[in-house]
Amino acid sequence: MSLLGRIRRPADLHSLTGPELEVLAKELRDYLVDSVSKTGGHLGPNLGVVELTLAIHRVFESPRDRVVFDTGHQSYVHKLLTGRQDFADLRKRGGLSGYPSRAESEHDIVENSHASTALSWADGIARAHEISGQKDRHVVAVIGDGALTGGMAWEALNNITEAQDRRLVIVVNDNGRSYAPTIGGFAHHLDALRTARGYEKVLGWGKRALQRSGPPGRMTYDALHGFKKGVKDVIAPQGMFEDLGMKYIGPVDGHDLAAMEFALRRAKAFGSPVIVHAITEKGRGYTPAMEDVADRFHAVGVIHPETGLPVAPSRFGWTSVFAEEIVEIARKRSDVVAVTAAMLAPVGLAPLAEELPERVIDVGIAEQHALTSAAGMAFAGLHPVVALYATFLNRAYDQLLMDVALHRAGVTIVLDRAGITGDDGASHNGMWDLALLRTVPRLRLAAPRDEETMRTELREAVDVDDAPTVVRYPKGALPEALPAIGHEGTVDVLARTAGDGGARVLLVGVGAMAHTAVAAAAALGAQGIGSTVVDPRWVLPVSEDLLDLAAKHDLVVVVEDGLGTGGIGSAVRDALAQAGHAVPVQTHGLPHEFLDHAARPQIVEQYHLQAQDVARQAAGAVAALTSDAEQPLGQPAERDTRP
Ligand SMILES: Cc1ncc(C[n+]2csc(CCOP(=O)(O)OP(=O)(O)O)c2C)c(N)n1
Ligand SMILES: CC(=O)[C@@H](O)[C@H](O)COP(=O)(O)O
Ligand SMILES: [Mg+2]
Repeated sequence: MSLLGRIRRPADLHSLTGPELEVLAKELRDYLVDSVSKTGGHLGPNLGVVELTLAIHRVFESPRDRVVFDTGHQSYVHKLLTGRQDFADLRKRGGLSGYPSRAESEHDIVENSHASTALSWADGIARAHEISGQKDRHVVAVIGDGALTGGMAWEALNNITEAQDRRLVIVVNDNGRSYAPTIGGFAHHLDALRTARGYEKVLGWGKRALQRSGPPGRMTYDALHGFKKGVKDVIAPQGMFEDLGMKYIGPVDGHDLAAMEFALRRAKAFGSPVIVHAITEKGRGYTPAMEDVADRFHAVGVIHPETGLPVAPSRFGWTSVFAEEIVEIARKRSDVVAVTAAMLAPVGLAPLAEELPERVIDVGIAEQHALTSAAGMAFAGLHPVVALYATFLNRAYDQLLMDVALHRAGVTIVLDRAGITGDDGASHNGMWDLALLRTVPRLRLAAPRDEETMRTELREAVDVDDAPTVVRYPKGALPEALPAIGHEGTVDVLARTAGDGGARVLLVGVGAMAHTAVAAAAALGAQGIGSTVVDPRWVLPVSEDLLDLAAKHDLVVVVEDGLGTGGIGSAVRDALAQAGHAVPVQTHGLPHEFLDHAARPQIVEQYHLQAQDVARQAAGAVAALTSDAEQPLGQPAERDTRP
């Protein structure tokens, strides 16, 4: 049996010798490459934390001691060491989550994959231990250099540095990269520390020399302290953390298991907050990852393990269209700049950065800063295009509301991965943006349904200079083109199906759900129910053209890949009521639940967002209307003139 096969819980690690641990580290890497190449996942980050995670679980006693991972995409090794060794269905329904999951294990704590939260979690848990007198329990937070560029991390550090009795060890997993090399002053300071590898060696030599000089005493202590200060000032300027009042151990070779264990045992013995600065390599031990200049195999699809090459072509068609169109736009508009929050390639800004590097700004994992600095850029005459994953906009809602919208700033926000992302789990679905953005005054939101509308709406968005504009689209492959067959003002008409003269349904497809709406119309037509299918394109605010069209129908059905209540369907309902129209609105969207990780089609089916489900429910509503109708349906509803 392999050594990995013998590990059922962290305590099983204690019996292993140094050489056995090296063998285990190799087995872990081999398992990760073999398994994640079949399923896809965060291969690079996990290859970089093998020794670090082994050391944590040898020094600390999870789950009595708490281990918190920032973002959590690098927790596969932790899972393998805590009783979960079947990754065959990683990120698939019924399989392991790609992030920590309390349902899977008592060793898992933070399920939220939004970066920079771990130190706050850890501070909270450690405070609770402190307040409740559990002084022998430790909390370990693993945070990447990228996540350290997020503001929350510094809010937490500000609360941690003054603590004396808080048993909190912060392991900075410093591989110098988010996806791309990490940007900013803190990253450069970590660089300075990182290059001071000699610091520990020189310090170790000094200690041994002084200890040889005679019995430890005051002189020895003073001499050692003076020597250490000299070494630090010369070799390892550690101001940032020490100026914060944080004890700091490092830089430590994060792939040297003995050194990591030694550092962690020292940190554990401190009994107060301390930083262990581990230097690691993302993708360590797997040549294709190490040679991946873009992002060291940060998040891969299914790949050939021997070469690392993708088995299937690129998975991100919508992103590719944005990548092309933003370059075209920037070539014509010198005021347009693009902003990314440490996700240059994933959001599609690499081609623009290649051609016009001075027009692309990477702010680190700092969406709040991205939005407010964009308001500043707009104020000073630029038109910023902030490209994010939809779910990460949640974090910058206040900045969008009070810095961008309140000041009528011409900022365009491009939301990729809107709707259901699926395999990345609950905190990655881009399902809150439509409901959230309804609340932002003056904001205009477009949801393209195909490549042509995407290009058009992007260009329209950057032409608005007195309000925030948003263009949002899903993860994955582009759908077929869906040309309009006509227009009702600004509203694209996609299909009209005759019925038997009874109720007429207006089907509104939001963005990519327009394809579902067209298919649902065909299913309704087969039942003799006539309908008109439209794509409003700019779905917020609800347009007069859409309201006028709705008023001529007996039922409005809105299909959207966002929250089913509070989203576009609700906006249409409220606008119709405000305009005095009594047309009922049926909304098809996502539930107010956190969706488990699963493939996108499985979630679409589970929440009845398929065409036949939409048609079935719409037909039901028509039947109910018909049976209740006092006048034959299909006549335009009288405008309700009640005051
Ligand atoms: C708020 C937020 N923004 C963006 C992301 C996307 N994201 C996931 S991991 C990652 C890079 C993290 O870098 P680091 O913390 O250094 O961890 P590493 O991958 O290097 O181990 C980013 C930007 C996220 N998860 N959360
Ligand atoms: C952990 C994280 O937030 C990202 O790595 C995300 O998992 C990438 O998602 P895509 O694979 O959809 O780009
Ligand atoms: Mg990193």
